[in-house]
Amino acid sequence: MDALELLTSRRSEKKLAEPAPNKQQLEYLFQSALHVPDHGKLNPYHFIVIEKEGLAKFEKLLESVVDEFDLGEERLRKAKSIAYRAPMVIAVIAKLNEEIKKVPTWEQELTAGCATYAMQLAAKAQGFDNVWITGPWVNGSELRKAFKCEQQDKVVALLLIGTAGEKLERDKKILDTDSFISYLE
Ligand SMILES: Cc1cc2nc3c(=O)[nH]c(=O)nc-3n(C[C@H](O)[C@H](O)[C@H](O)COP(=O)(O)O)c2cc1C
Repeated sequence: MDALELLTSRRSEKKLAEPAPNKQQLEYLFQSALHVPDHGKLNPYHFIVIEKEGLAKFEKLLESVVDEFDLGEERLRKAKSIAYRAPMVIAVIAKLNEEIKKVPTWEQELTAGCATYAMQLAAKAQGFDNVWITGPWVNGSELRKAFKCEQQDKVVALLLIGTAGEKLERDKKILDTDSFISYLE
């Protein structure tokens, strides 16, 4: 797929099945993530791959969030469905350093966000579908502990990756870009 076609046609898919990227294909995701703009060359991110038996652990961690924040039955069902909605999940942690004044933490977070998007595109370029989610899950204490988050770190993405059986036929999202753009005169 041509780069411009990839950039202007990307959409999320939420129901994902096997196959997920193999080791070599996954390496392209990480290489893409490591090539995003990064003020101060801090590499302010960490990626945790969850697949196979890891998904059962992931389910337990999501359930613990429902418990911790008293989110109720519907969220409990959602926790189960998210854990098995895709064969692979990559959790993206923004590893934030508050001491570096030249690169405030919002810039470090943006780099982690760019890394997530780069992985979305690299997955798509290799024929894999995905969706970036967050929700209440990313604030769970047990989940953060399992992801080895320091106090200042943020879980910025749970990237669900696999292959969508039926892809929805959708129009391009924005046909008219004018309302988002102006020129400084
Ligand atoms: C930081 C961030 C967090 C998101 N969290 C969620 C989420 O928790 N649940 C969800 O359904 N979509 C979430 N989304 C949006 C989806 O990833 C997706 O972009 C959206 O459903 C629109 O679909 P599209 O990517 O095909 O345009 C999030 C996006 C971003 C950038």
